[in-house]
Amino acid sequence: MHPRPCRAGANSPGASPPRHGSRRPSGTSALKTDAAPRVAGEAPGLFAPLDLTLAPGRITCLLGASGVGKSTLLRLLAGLPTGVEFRGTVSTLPCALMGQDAGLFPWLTVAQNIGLGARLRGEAADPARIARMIAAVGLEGLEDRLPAQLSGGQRQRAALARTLAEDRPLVLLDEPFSALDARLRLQIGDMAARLLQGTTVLMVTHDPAEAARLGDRILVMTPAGLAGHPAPPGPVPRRHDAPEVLAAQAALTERLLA
Ligand SMILES: Nc1ncnc2c1ncn2[C@@H]1O[C@H](COP(=O)(O)OP(=O)(O)OP(=O)(O)O)[C@@H](O)[C@H]1O
Repeated sequence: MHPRPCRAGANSPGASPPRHGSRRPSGTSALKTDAAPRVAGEAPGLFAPLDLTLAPGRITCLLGASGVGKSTLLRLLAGLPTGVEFRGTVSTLPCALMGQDAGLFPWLTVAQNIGLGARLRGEAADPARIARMIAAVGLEGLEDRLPAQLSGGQRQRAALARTLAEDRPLVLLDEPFSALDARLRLQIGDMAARLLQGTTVLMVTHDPAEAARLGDRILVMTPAGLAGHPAPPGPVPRRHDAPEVLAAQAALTERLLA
């Protein structure tokens, strides 16, 4: 099955009701948001046969060497062209994708970019919701700026706000915090994990500490395929200095260095 393509941060039709901040009780959605998105197949010359089934309502963190195919997996789930040959099947859900480039429209302000999904669906943008997302990513006062008038980290936060504002049952994040300083990385990462509670999330990161804090499930990708790595116990976001989190971070770092 070929999935319906996502737009970057502003996605396919079929809006689901707002549900940030609470776990959706199972069986309440006509969109079958408890379904598990899945990619099964191989990309000859890139990755061997793999079978990725995302845990519904949970954050899966995906790590692996540069060029191994992490973004390709995200794009497959988003139904977007990958530029590589893929032999297999993909089943997915309406999703919001935040790519590595923030993907903001340069002629739209921050607020207009965040409300873009609603506009593209022919709905009126909800100013209160946009304001909440702007506050959540700490961009108050910058609503009317164009992307070119923002720093790289501010652009990334605006793109994250746009992705979160979409409220899709599947959220695909490609290194969403890579341009942020250490303090913002912690704050915005924790905020995102809270806002995404109950949403099925696949997040690519190069940061073992981030995976240990934010991953309900952790996967490592190599040319041989995907392998699980034990996530620390407890709900996300976890404290960055919790002993189990530090231990998982160290073990994951060792594994990536091996
Ligand atoms: N549009 C494209 N056309 C052809 N090849 C591509 C295209 N996009 C990616 N590739 C190739 O596919 C491979 C996997 O790329 P991908 O972006 O999925 O890796 P990644 O694991 O996300 O890397 P990184 O961590 O550096 O972002 C790379 O070798 C890359 O050169």
